[in-house]
Amino acid sequence: MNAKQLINVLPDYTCTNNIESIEIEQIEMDNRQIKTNALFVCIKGYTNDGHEYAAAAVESGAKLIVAERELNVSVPVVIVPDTSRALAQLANTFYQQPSKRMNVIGVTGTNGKTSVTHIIDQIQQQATKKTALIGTIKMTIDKTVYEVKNTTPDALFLQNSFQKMVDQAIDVCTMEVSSHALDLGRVHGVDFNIAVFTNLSQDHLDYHESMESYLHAKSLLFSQLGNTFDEKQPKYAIINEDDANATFLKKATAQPVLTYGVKHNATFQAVNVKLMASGVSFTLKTPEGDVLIESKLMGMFSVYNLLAAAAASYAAGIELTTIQAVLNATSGVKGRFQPVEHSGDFGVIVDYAHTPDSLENVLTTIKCFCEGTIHVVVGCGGDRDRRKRPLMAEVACKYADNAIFTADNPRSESPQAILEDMVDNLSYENYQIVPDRETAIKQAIEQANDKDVVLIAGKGHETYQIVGDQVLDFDDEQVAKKYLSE
Ligand SMILES: CC(=O)N[C@H]1[C@@H](OP(=O)(O)OP(=O)(O)OC[C@H]2O[C@@H](n3ccc(=O)[nH]c3=O)[C@H](O)[C@@H]2O)O[C@H](CO)[C@@H](O)[C@@H]1O[C@H](C)C(=O)N[C@@H](C)C(=O)N[C@H](CCC(=O)O)C(=O)O
Ligand SMILES: Nc1ncnc2c1ncn2[C@@H]1O[C@H](COP(=O)(O)OP(=O)(O)OP(=O)(O)O)[C@@H](O)[C@H]1O
Ligand SMILES: N[C@H](CCC[C@H](N)C(=O)O)C(=O)O
Ligand SMILES: [Mg+2]
Repeated sequence: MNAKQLINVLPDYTCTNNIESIEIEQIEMDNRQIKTNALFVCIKGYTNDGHEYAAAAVESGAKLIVAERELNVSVPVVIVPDTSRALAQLANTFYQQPSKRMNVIGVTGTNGKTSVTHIIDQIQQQATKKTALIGTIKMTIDKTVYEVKNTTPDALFLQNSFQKMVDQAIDVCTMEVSSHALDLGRVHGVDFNIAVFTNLSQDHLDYHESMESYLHAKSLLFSQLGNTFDEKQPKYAIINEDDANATFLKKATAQPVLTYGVKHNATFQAVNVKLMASGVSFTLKTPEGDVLIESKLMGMFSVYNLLAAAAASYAAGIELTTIQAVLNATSGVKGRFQPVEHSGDFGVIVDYAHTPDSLENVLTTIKCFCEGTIHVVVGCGGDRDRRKRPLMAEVACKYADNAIFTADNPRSESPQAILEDMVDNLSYENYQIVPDRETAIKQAIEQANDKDVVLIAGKGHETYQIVGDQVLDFDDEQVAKKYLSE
């Protein structure tokens, strides 16, 4: 693509050189990935400043640099006020606005994004659509699975992935949209057709600092649906009516809103909800009549996830009978309330609860059916929201009989210091501190008697433990199986 044509999409730039003769074959934000005829965008990150890699980028084949300040390099430099924003605009143009050429469903909220996106994707597949999925666990484009570093990737990776999807004639891409991504502009320019809100509770205050700014970040997904109506392809906001922020989020969008909920009247409402040891059942009230849902998924939080997926799929034009069939058949996602198979007479569950709210939801769900003692193994991530640590410890002790506090991705922090943050002002005494996660799991399994349940929380599908800069192999399910078989 011609450089001048590409750069001209930026509303605000200066460049003193003539760039009309430059042809761009690649946009890059990492100098190590440059192949040839590249446009290198300098991003000031949390760890590195991309401006410092501009010279190395030129050496590797960059023909043009986009930066926030003048640089001493041998190729033209385009100066913009905000390179992250420019990157999103450039990538969107370079890949020919790929998100406009398929349906994109974005799901945001503190908890439930991975669960809801997977159910929506299954419904779309059942309706014989060709699908893509982007989120915490992986990205899939039709049958091909790709590893992802972030729940919502950076703008460049994202737009490049959308182009791959267009090349493969994907009908619908369902993606998790994290609050970090919204705040950092990773999804700028993405043409969402449907935006879904699951819920808001405390997390990520290390990044957003207050619940107000966390909510504001979430609301950006709904304002991004735009102000104009397209009658051929209407856009929808799908909002959890039972969440305290429902009214605020409805105001953030000009598009039609479909609501879902249990406690309040909603477009999609669950009534006669039964929470059982084998799953949940409820009558789903919809604009087209009532249908019975009998799902293997556990707990009230799953009712909300099923409702969110149903409402989003209905807005996407899927038949109610198809939606019902998938809600009744879906067996959930790896590491989300996942039972560990073994021959003993007590339950072992691996779950990704890493916020106070999700931990409470999972423990209260277990309380509904557990006839014995509840043991929970849980920790808090390093370099993440410190303010959730005491809250998670409190929830663990309040709802479980025996809490074992341990390490969960301490990253650059001392595991001991994280554990101290958890228990420093704790008024409960039904806990033990076992910093080594493997020992903690072993101990919980040894302490469990018949009819008890052991919940191993926080890491879900993760197959690693991040300690300092090291990513060590660690899989809660595998470790549990090792001690269950002894
Ligand atoms: C805080 C944050 O979001 N960091 C993200 C950020 O990393 P960073 O700011 O440290 O980047 P950096 O290393 O300083 O690099 C800055 C620039 O220099 C460039 N560079 C760097 C080194 C070099 O040798 N050459 C070079 O060109 C880099 O390519 C980049 O363009 O940019 C990276 C590339 O896009 C992200 O992978 C990384 O996410 C890290 C891994 C992360 O943990 N993020 C979390 C907080 C996050 O975003 N989480 C949400 C999910 C939350 C949830 O749902 O619970 C998510 O969406 O994943
Ligand atoms: N609707 C919900 N409300 C509250 N808790 C939930 C809900 N759905 C799932 N959970 C709990 O939260 C955990 C994480 O669920 P899930 O992975 O679907 O959320 P997520 O929003 O994708 O999380 P992340 O932001 O880390 O990617 C689950 O293991 C479960 O404990
Ligand atoms: N997406 C979340 C995942 C947390 C998972 C938990 N195991 C941890 O490392 O804190 C985050 O990056 O905050
Ligand atoms: Mg997720």
